[in-house]
Amino acid sequence: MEVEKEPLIITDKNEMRQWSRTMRAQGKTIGLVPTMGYLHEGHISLIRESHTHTHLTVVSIYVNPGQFSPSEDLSTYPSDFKGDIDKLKSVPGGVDVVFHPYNLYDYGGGGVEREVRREKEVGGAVVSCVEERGVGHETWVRVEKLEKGMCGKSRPVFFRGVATVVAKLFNVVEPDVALFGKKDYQQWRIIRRMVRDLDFSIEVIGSEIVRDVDGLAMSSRNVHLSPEEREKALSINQSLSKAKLAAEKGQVNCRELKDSVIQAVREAGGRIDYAEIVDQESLEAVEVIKGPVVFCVAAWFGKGKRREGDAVLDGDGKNQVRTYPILIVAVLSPHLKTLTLIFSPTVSFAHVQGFPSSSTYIAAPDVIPSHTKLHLRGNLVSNGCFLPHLVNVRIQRSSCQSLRVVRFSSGDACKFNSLCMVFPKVNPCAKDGSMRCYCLGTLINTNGATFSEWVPVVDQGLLMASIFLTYMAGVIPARKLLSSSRNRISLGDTLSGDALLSGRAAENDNEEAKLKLPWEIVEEKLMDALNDVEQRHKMGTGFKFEQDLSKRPLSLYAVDEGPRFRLLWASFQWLKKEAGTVDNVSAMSASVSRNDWSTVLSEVLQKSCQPVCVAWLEQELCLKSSIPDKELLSTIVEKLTGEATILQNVINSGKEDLYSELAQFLIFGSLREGCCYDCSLFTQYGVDILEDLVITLADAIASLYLELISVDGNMSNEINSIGLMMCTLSTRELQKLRNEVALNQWLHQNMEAVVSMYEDRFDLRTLQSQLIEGPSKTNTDNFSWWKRLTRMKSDSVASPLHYVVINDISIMVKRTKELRALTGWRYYYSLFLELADITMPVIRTVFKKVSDAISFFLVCLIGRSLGLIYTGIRQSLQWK
Ligand SMILES: Nc1ncnc2c1ncn2[C@@H]1O[C@H](COP(=O)(O)OP(=O)(O)OP(=O)(O)O)[C@@H](O)[C@H]1O
Ligand SMILES: CC(C)(CO)[C@@H](O)C(=O)[O-]
Ligand code: BAL
Repeated sequence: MEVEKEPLIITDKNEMRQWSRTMRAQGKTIGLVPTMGYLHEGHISLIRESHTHTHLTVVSIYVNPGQFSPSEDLSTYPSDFKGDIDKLKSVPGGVDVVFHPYNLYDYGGGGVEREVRREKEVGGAVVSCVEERGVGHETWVRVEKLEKGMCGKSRPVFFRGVATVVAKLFNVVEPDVALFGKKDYQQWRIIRRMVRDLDFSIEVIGSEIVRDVDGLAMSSRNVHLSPEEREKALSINQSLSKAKLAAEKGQVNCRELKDSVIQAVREAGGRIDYAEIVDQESLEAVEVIKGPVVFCVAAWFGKGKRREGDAVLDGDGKNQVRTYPILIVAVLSPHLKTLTLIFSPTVSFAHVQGFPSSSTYIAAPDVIPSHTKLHLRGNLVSNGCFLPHLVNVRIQRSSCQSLRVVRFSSGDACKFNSLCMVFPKVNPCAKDGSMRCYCLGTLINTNGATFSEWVPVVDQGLLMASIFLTYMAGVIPARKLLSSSRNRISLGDTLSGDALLSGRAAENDNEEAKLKLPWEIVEEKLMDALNDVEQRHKMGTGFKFEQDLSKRPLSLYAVDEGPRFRLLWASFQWLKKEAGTVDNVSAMSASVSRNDWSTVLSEVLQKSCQPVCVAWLEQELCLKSSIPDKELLSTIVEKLTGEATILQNVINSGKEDLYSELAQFLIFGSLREGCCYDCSLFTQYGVDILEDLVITLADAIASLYLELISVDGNMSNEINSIGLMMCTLSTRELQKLRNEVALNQWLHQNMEAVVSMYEDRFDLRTLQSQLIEGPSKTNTDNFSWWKRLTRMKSDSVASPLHYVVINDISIMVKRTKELRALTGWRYYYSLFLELADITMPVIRTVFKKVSDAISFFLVCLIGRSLGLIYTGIRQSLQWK
């Protein structure tokens, strides 16, 4: 069962912006769904759409006075904030923030009330409720051409207000993606144009109309409609459906199409505001349908109500209803050699998102270049028939002059008007071979329209050639082969030959095949890192890519770059090898190891300390002197007593389950029954979680090693004497780092980890690989690193290297289970968070009310004092 997610409610602009910036700094993307509240399924569909594009979703609820003129229905616009929050809580996947500002036009300066002159300016009345209230806001965004027609005619301030408030919301929320309903088609187009023209770096997505069962588009203002009015209003949708049918039969004359709708609406008792067939992009009225068009209708119905885009507006006394179903969508461009026909839904039939159950229309332009290739894409389900995802059709026309509206219905043979179009007939049962083109009428002859088997082959050939050429030009970096890097670094052997380890060869082909992707990706990254360190060492450049210490510190940072990656490597190899061992065990007793997998992981981690440490130190000793000092090695190993620390670190981080599920997933390729995480988590973030596990293990070992050399003076001397200096930090720096790590660990464990459980995320550490040009052999040591990097860029002969740093990321996962299992200090902190979340809105409201009251009191006081002073002066001067 889906757990309800409580959205965070933010009312303050700065707090909202701060939240977004914090999230973006953590690598999250944000989707914004602007609304005016009184939410319904149409809004929820936008939220669902947002989930498919971004990590986080912000819903703004704000009834914008800027888009209402004083004679419109601002005061009666429906609202139910509590009900909205309840609805949002039950949306699957939830909403992260509800941005609910009190007044977006309040700039804190105490705007002066002024008398508003309701004058008319060129283009209509320009007074909105914002000006009327005289709050001092005077900057407006206008999308000059698009806002003129249709709704813009009867609501002259509407689009100016919408564009402005949306621009404000974009600046406050700073989203990556914004979602709007195509129900308000003109609004959606206007926002897209504004985003393009003002260079907002935001993707604007239009979502299909969601309708009630009776076919009426959902709308907040529908609440104002009586059942009778609702019934009558359906005439718009019904008449549009008929117009659609007429177009389907070949009617391309817009006048006639419009007349039929106007007549039907009037007969139902409505008064037309406008009925326009407009170009999809420019929204300019068209007379003959030749390209993508939208049929927009607005009409007045009922008592005191007016509908717009299937929405009800109230309050201007016109007693009307209007609506905007959309008739025809097609994509055909005469300029292109290759035409892509995307079967978009004819929105008036789009009960659900996706394709309509009825036909799709294609309005073709007058002139299609000859030898045009059509790619027909999409899974169009129509009359029980299915169009395969890609059909290539080559049209060769001899005398084709004009193509008009065509019905695409793959079930029966296509029906055309006298002017025609090519259609492949698709038989769902036959996989291939049945694809044929039907050419009717005079424009295209059957011989000319042939389905070309060669097109995909030629495409593939061209693709291969272009890949080859790009490769030759060096645009695709040559990746070194795994085996060759292995030879260069030759670390695998060190581990596999070691008696302390499990005795199995670390590299088993079978295992590799099973554990392929995440293991290989991490392995390759580590090899790249080692290779890079080695190359830089050889070239004697001496510069390092230091970690950003402002991030969460790690003991690993105290260890030099080379040894650090070799320790990560040793940890990785150990885990990989152990995974292979467990796999074998599981083959014998799969059910046991599946159920007890978390115990298995604990054991693996617990016993990892010594072998990993040995493998690592041995490697380091080998690099210093050819024969490792076995005696020193065994002394070090004897003194390393931290098995429990590693496991404890994992438990404290709250990732025990995550790691064991990952291990289960990597080994068995599936999740345990009753696993609380989704499989997609591991397919998507498997590499990141594995890297986090490797880093956690290596970090714990680094901390044990540092403890050993800083606590045991003799050991430190002995290590130094053989030149095994893996930590070049001074004693003081080391102490500082260790304290910082310890403090941070405590804070993270008890505070941040609890917060991340609340916010349903895991904070992970991953290996971030970046490509750099290798430095040339010139003396670069005298330059600072950024100068060296610039030099490297200019020395183009160098080969590319990958440097790898440890990076912090967060991934979104439901963590209710861990949250419920909190104990001790972490439990109390979680209670505190819960309390804060409950009380903060109340405290904020009380605070605001009190401060409002104080300012009101002060204003009265000052006003009264001035009045008294004035009266005093008047009396003293003996004025009447
Ligand atoms: N039925 C719907 N299908 C798809 N999107 C919708 C639907 N209704 C509203 N939206 C979209 O939701 C967003 C917020 O709309 P809004 O809060 O104004 O609700 P509304 O139902 O359109 O109200 P109104 O009655 O004022 O038209 C807009 O982008 C709007 O286009
Ligand atoms: C986009 C919008 C939220 C701006 O106030 C409003 O016009 C709406 O809800 O469609
Ligand atoms: N969604 C339309 C908003 C308005 O009519 O004000």
